[in-house]
Formats: sequence, C-alpha cells, structure tokens
Amino acid sequence: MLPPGPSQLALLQTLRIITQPVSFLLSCADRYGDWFTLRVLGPQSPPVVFVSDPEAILAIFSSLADQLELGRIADVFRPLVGNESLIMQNGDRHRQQRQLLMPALQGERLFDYTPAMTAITQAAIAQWPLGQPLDLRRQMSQISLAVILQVVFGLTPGPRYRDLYQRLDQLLEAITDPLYSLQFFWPALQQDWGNWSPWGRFCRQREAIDALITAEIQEGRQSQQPRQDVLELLLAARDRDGNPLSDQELRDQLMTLLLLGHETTASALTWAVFWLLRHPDCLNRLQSELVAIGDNDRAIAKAPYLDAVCREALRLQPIALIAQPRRVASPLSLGGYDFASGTILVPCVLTAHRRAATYPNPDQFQPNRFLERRFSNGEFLPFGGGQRSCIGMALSLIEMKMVLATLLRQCQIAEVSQRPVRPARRGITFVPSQDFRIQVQQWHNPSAQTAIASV
Ligand code: HEM
Repeated sequence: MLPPGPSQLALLQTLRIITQPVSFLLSCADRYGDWFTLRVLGPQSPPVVFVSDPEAILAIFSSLADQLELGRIADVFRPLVGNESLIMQNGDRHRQQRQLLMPALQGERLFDYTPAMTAITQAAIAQWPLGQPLDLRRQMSQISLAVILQVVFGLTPGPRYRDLYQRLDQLLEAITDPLYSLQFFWPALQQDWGNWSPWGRFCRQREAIDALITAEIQEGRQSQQPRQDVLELLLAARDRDGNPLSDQELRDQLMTLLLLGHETTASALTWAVFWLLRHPDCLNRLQSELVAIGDNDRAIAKAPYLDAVCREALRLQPIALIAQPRRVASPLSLGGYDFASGTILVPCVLTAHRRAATYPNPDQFQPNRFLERRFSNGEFLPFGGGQRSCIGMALSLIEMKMVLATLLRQCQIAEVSQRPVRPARRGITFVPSQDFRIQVQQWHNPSAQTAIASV
C-alpha cells in the first residue's frame, strides 16, 4: 500500500502544485506527516510519493541509489546549456564531468574568488540611492551575475564583459517570465520563424552570447597569463586520453554554472536579508559579529553566526522545493512501505525543513538552531544530495557570506513597508513576492562610499 494522500482528481492536484506549490505541500505534510502520495503529473499521473523522513531521504541519496533511476527533468534546460552540459549526462560521463568541475568550486580555491565578490558588492551598493525604494531581488541578481562572469568565466570589466552582462541579464530575466518560459517545456513551440517569433528571438540571443563566450574561451587558450577563475581550470583539464575539452564542451559547462548558480544564490541572499530585517535581534547580533571580525575573508567564511543565518534562510525558504525525483527501478521497502518498480520518490526539501520533530518552531527564523546542533543531509538538504547534489554549494555559501558581510558593513538598510510577503515562483527558484522593497537609511562610512562609487 502507498502512503496516504488527497483523494482529489489528478488534474486538480496537478493544478494545485503548479499554482500554489508551497501551501499545497505544507498542507499535505501537516495532514499526512512524513510520507504522502500525490498525483501531480497531469490527468493520468502515476503516484508520486513525497518524503520528509530524514532516514528515508538519506537512504534515497546513498544506500538505495542503485535501485533508483534519476528522471530527465534537466531536458528542459537543454536549449540553454547544450548537449555537453554536466546536467545532460548520466553514469560514468556524469561522474567524470563532476570530478573535472568540482576542484574549481570548493576548498582553498574559493579564497581566490572572495576579493572579487566583495568588490562587486561594494560597487553595486555604492550606486543605491539613499532613502529610495529598491527591489532587492533585482539588485542581488545583478551582483550574482557579475560574480559568475568574473569568477567563473574569468571576464574582467571591459567592452566584452559589458556586452555579455547585458545580453545574459536580458535573457535570464526573459526566461523567468512564465509565458516566455513555456516554450522550453513545450518543444512544439520551439520554431525559429525569424526575429518576430519568440523562439527565433531566443535563438538570436543565444547565438550572440555564444559568440562572446567562444571569443573568451579562445583568448583564454592563447593567454600565457595566470588566471584565477573556473575557466582556467577547465582549460587545463584533460580527459582520460589526454585530450582537452572542446570549445563546445567548455561553453556548455560555463552556461550550466551560470544558469544554475546565478538566480539561486541571488534568491537565497534576498531571503536572508528579508529575514534579518524582520528579526532586528538577529540582525544586531550578526552586525556585532561582523564588527568583531573586521575585514578578513577567511574569518568571515568561518563566522559562526553568519553561517547559521545563511543556513537558517536556506532552511526556512529553500530555493528548490524538492531534490530530483527518483524512479524505483526494482521493488524496494522503505519506511514501512513496499514500493513497486516505476513508483516515483521525491525527497521533499520544503517539508523536511519544516518538520517540527527536527526543527522545533519550524516556521520561525531562529539561526541559533544551527549553532546548537548539526543536521544530517536527510534533515537539511537545500542543495539536494547524492550523486546529483549541487556542485556549487561551497561557492554559493561563501558568496552569500561575502555579500551579506559587505552589505551590512557598508550601510544600514530597512524595509520600506512591512507588508505580508509570500514566496513567489521565479524561473527555477522561489523569491519574496514583489512587495519586498528595501531602502538605504544611512551609509556607515560616507567617505569610503564616495570613493567606491567613483571607481
Ligand atoms: C543558494 C544557492 C544554490 C542552491 C539552493 C542550489 C540548489 C541546488 C539543488 C537543490 C540542486 C539539485 C540537487 C539534487 O537534486 O539532489 C542543484 C544542482 C546543481 N547546482 Fe546548485 N544551488 C545553488 C547554487 C549553485 C551554484 C552557485 C552553482 C554553480 C556555480 C550550482 C550548480 C549546480 C549544478 C551544476 C547542479 C547539477 C549537478 C548535477 O547534475 O550533477 N548551484 N543545486
């Protein structure tokens, strides 16, 4: 027997998960607990089992991995990231590509990137007008795009950087529009009928972006200068036969990191600032910690309360509501249930993060909980888990810390009005709804401010 679930028609359940995913999943967890079965894949939907039980999630990520198949939900990104992208690979090739990319995205290497993260944030904030309402989500999105272009693509500010920045910004904003993004889900709409057709416009935008990225790759191949970016490591990488990556492979991996690393980090940062502004006690504590640390990237990366704030923001409003669904390949027993082949199991990040048994007062923002105990990957999974877990976890956490530390040291901000804010879908992420606006109330160091703004 399958876990319990609503008896509504599959079509209605599908509509609910599309239109109100957060409230629908939370209400099911309230009613049915750690396991519930939904029919959310259209009118003929097979059962889809959502799991919040930490032990079961850990088993799905690790010990049961061989009995589960990962779905092909990444296909929707293919027109953007290309056939050679990491997210389009399976099995051995996927493992090899992860091994190739990982060294550039973790460990000591991250400290090569932190000065750029701080400088980009300082320069962006210096442009914020005093006392004027600002869409923080948009600001964070521009900061994180600049970070990816500089630390991943290795671009330095100049004409190519500006051109690529503007084209990518336009494209990435456009694909979060529900109508525009429909064409990615519906291949029949992917018809290039020239510039006046939506797909035609997308193809022209992509061609222009590809030409700029290819020029950067070719310049990187010829350059003798040491660089400190992800592209440098990819240019030096060799496969088992000693061959370098082709231009197409390099382009596809860069686009993948851009697509998955940009809006995700920006959304997480927006939520972190949102919760801090709604909890002045937490904001004060964080500010005191940052003052005590001073201007030291390594100390910022390790600061306990800052780390707890970032994790609590990722817990309370995870950017991805679920990790990748898995299809049962051979019958298995889990959590007291027997699952037949073909059943779909979904580790549910949102509901696992709101389990009262794991997180007392789960709906409250309480960074302290991350100082008091460690949580397993079955309890805390904003970056998913297992073979396809996020490869940008360390990079995004350090970016969140550098941006937050810079922002809070540079100025005092406040929310424009404390209207109710709900999570709103934006492309592949969830962000605070439009009503969230901030304003700069005061510069902490006005003379430094003028200097940064005039750089
Ligand atoms: C706060 C920021 C981020 C969040 C919340 C996040 C979340 C996730 C999640 C939930 C997954 C799917 C994991 C699974 O199904 O088990 C994922 C995959 C992935 N993420 Fe992130 N991510 C973030 C930032 C980044 C960054 C900065 C990059 C790269 C620069 C990145 C690159 C990727 C890639 C390439 C994958 C696919 C991995 C694979 O298929 O093997 N992410 N991310």
